[in-house]
This record gives sequence, structure tokens and C-alpha cells, in this order.
Amino acid sequence: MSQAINFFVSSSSRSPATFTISRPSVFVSTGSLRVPVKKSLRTLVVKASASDLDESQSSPVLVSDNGSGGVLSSVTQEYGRNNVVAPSSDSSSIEVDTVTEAELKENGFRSTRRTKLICTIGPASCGFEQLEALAVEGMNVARINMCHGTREWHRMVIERVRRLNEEKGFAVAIMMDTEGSEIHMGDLGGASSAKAEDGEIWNFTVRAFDPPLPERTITVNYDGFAEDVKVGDDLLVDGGMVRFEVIEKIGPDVKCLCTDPGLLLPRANLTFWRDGKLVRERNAMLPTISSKDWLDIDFGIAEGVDFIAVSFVKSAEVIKHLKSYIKARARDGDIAVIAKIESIDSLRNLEEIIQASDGAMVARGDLGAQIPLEQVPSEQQKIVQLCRQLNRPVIVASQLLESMIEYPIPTRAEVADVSEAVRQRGDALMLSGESAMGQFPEKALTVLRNVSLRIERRWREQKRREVIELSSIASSFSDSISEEICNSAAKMANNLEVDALFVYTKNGHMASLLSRCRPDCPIFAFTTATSVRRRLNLQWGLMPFRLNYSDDMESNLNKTFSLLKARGMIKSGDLIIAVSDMLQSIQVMNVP
Ligand SMILES: Nc1ncnc2c1ncn2[C@@H]1O[C@H](COP(=O)(O)OP(=O)(O)OP(=O)(O)O)[C@@H](O)[C@H]1O
Ligand SMILES: CC(=O)C(=O)O
Ligand SMILES: [K+]
Ligand SMILES: [Mg+2]
Repeated sequence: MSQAINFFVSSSSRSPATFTISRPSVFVSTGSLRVPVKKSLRTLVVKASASDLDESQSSPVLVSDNGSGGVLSSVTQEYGRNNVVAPSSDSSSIEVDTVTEAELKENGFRSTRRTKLICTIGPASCGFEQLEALAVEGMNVARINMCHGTREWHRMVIERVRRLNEEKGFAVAIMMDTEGSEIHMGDLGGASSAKAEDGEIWNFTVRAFDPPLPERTITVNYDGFAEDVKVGDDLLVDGGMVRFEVIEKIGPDVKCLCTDPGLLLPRANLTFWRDGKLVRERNAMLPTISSKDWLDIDFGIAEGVDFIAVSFVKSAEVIKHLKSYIKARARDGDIAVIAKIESIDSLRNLEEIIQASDGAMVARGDLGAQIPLEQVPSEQQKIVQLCRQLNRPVIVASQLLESMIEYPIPTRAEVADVSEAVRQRGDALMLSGESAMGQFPEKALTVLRNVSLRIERRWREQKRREVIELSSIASSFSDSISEEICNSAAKMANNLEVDALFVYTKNGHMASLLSRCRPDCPIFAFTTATSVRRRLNLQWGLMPFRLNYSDDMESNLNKTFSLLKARGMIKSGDLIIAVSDMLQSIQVMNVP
């Protein structure tokens, strides 16, 4: 007979709620239905247990068959009996971005990309057609960096992305990245770059100038700079791209000798080192969110960005503060806050920072200017793993394809670096200069996409399941149930080799719990809110759909099946597992 495990869990919406897992078992018996679910020889035999057919128990049976065109469960049997079919005349529709739809149709479920891609938008990518080309190529999130450009410029980019989404059916989310108040150079008086030659003396000053700047002059944003540095200190631009030695201090001016020549870029980061150690003087006391950042944050809230990435986070407090600020001000209060891990302080308080935030970014550019470069890869791995444990999306950022700023193909080493980030199963990869001001933004994105697809496929083919043991993160009993359901559903999905996981989730939490398990199949996440749908764009393996649905899972499933079938995105016989945060159940079924 079929093996069923029934859990009785209190529930408000249905009477009496039953949580049932019928374990599929291979057996032959009259009345059971045989369903070939895969091309392999495996056969799923399905039968409703007595309790499942009990009319008083309206919860669904979980393993079911579509042999006769219906889904077998107490509820769907009613559909079958009364010839109630899925509400195909339902006027509501299902929204999914055009890229996901095309990918699904062309390559099928299994081959869709799981790793998400972020592009920093700058002069090389801000045109409507350029943005469209990136969206077509798979950009999930567009990042605007408030270190550069005016608010008007950023508003224009946001408007274009929105228009692209509305007119062309994309679902590109927007991430705003704050400037933060670490020490950096000014904007070079409008020049795009300046060359510092070996042996030249440059003046680093905290004085303000009207452009043009005097020759070999660099303005510094931090007033305490001239007091904090000492003669003999090393001054590193962008973590060592150009190096100077402090030779003289004259009031607000600091004379520096160029010891490693190179190109100075506007607003480049500055660090100073004494006896081989990073100097953290009063600049360590600078606020993480400056007054300019607060204005930018107000701008981001007003524009309704999806994510705010906070630069140079030092502690969890600033994240908590920003989250409550957003909650009080944002219309739907759901801008996700991403903690950028790019300083020594953020590494010291890593766990509490990630715990407080809605996601994290391994911002390797500035991180590599604060810790020895050889330490960056292990910190990356640690952050990626910790985010996975704590169920926070994680972005690996900076210099992934740095050479593609100038060249149409990447170096082998860059491809290896991207592969490693994909292999670590980070949620997202980010382009910076490559897409903001490089010569080949689309080509760089294509490289990220192709490497992601290949590594993900190889992983699946090798059946390299995670060794990572996911610890429980739930803070309430009901969260524990959700977590157990998602862990079990993901495991079942792998073992049964199902085509897709379906998750019905109002706030996205169940979807993220499934994503955390990194299952072999893609996860279709159905949510009622457009903002949640965009936010889920950042998470590994999730394909976010917007759909209106009810508390009745059976009708939701039928509605989804008919809408997706009509769009050619699924077909009869596809095997899926469905979970939802309304009715805590796991259902395994073939698409009727
Ligand atoms: N909006 C913009 N306008 C002009 N140039 C930009 C813009 N955004 C980015 N860039 C250019 O692209 C480069 C890389 O972008 P990126 O966002 O990584 O900035 P960054 O200066 O390295 O700072 P961060 O540490 O915040 O990432 C920048 O140094 C800048 O030259
Ligand atoms: C992305 C970023 O801020 C960095 O790498 O420093
Ligand atoms: K920034
Ligand atoms: Mg940075």
C-alpha cells in the first residue's frame, strides 16, 4: 500500500488541517496508478491513502497522478468528479519576465540559470538600448553607485529601467549603493583620469577648489586627513593601484611622492599605512551613513528602489537603524538592506551584521585595500557560507572580469575566479567598471552568464550535492515548520528528480528557504506583490512570478498550471513539488 506520513498541525484556515506526506513507493496493486515520471526506468506509483480520501480532511494528498488528466487528492478528486476544471477563464494573468520565459521555452526547466547577475550602470550602459541589451543578456539587478553621478542622472537611469520593465516585460530590480564616508579623492575637477608618474610630487589637500584644480593636486573628502597622516606613511590609491609616500605636511596640504606610478580615477579610495599596517585614526569614527548618504537614501526611498547597499558597514546597529528608518518612510516598507562587507570592522562583526541585514555583498575592491590580498578569497568563502547558513542572499563583487573594461575577452584567471564564485553557490555576481564604464558591458555579462550556466550544469551532472549542513535558523515554531517543509521538499525534489519546485509565498520567505537548499531543479516562486517579485530576483535559483492567488492551494495550482501551460512554460506530465506559506504542505504531482 502507499506509505503516508500524516502530521497534524494546527491551522487557522482549514478544518481540520492535515499535513500529509505520502511517500512514493513502487508497488503493484489494483486501483493504484502507475506514472512514468522520467525517461529513466523509474516508475512512480501513486495511490491516495484512505485518510486522504476522507472528505472531512480537505488537505491535499501529496503524491498524485495525472494519468486520467486529474490531480489525485481529496480536493482535486472533487474537481474531477464535478468536472470542475482550472479556472481558465480567470481574467487575472501571470507575470514573469521575458528573459525567464524565453529561457524556459528554449532550454527547458533544468537549464535555466540559477546564479543571478547584477550590472553597475554608468556612462557605458545608461542608454535605453544599452540597458535593454543588458536585460536581454540576463541582468537581474541594475546597480547605481551614489559615489558617482548626480541624483538627476540616477533618476534617469531608474526611469529607464522602469520603462524597460513596463514596456518590454523585464523585471530588473534596482539597487542603490551608498557612498559611505571612507576617505576618498575628489572628482579630479571633472577630468576622467590623471596619470601619476614615478618620482612626481603631488599635493593631497583638504582645501576646496573651484575647477580647474591646480596641477598635481588631489582633493580629499575627509577633513581630518591632514592631521591623521604622518610623514613616512604610505598612501595607497584603490588599494595600491597608485602608491605615494608622505614627505611633508603643511597645514591642510600633504605633499606626497609617487612611488608606484599609475592612473588616478575620480573619487578613488584612499588608505594610509604605517609600518605595514592600515592606519585607522579618527576616520574610524566617521559615520557609516554620512549626511549626503541620508539624502541619497531619501532619494532611493522616494524612487522606490528595491535594494539599498550600505558601504563600509562597521556594525549591525547601522543596518538596524536604516531598516527602521525605511520602515517608517517607505511606501510598502520593503526595500531590502544589503550590508557591504568591505572593511576590517565589518569582518570583525560579520555574523551580527549579516543577521541584521537582508543580504550581503563581498565588496572585494575595498576589502582588498584593507586586508592582505591573499586573505580575500578565504574571507569570500566564509561570507558566502555564513550567508547561506543565515539565509541571506550574498553577492560576490568587484574585478570579476576587470580586464574586460578594455578587452573583449576575459583572462583565464578571471574565468576561474567567476567559476569559483559560482561553485561556492553565491546568489549573485556583480559587474562594476566592466559594465559602468568599460568598452564591452554586454560581452562581460555574457561571460558571467555562460560561466554560470556551465558550472551549474556540471554540478548537477556530477550530482555534487552539498556537504554543507544547514543549521536551523527558525525563531518560532511556525518558522520551524516552514524550514522543515522547505528542507524536505528540496531533498525530495533532488531524490525524485522533479522538474521544478513551486512555492506560493506572500512575503518571499518560503522561497528563500528553498533557495537556501540549492536544489537541483529551479524554483518557481509565486508571489502576489510586484515588489516581492523584484526582490526575489537576487536569490539563487528563484524564478519569480507575480500572480493573484487565494488561500485554496488546489485552485491555485490549477490556475497556475493552466496559465503556465497556456504560455508554453510547462507541459502535461512535468513533475513538480509544491509548497506554500498559507497551507503548510508538500505536494508532489504531475502537471495535468
Ligand atoms: N554613475 C557613474 N558615472 C560615472 N562613472 C561611473 C558611474 N558609476 C560607476 N562609474 C565608473 O565605474 C567605476 C567602477 O564602478 P564601481 O561602482 O565599482 O565604483 P567604485 O568607484 O569602484 O566604488 P565602490 O567601492 O563603491 O564600488 C568607477 O570607478 C567609475 O569610474
Ligand atoms: C563593490 C564595492 O564597493 C567594492 O568592491 O569596494
Ligand atoms: K559605493
Ligand atoms: Mg567599495
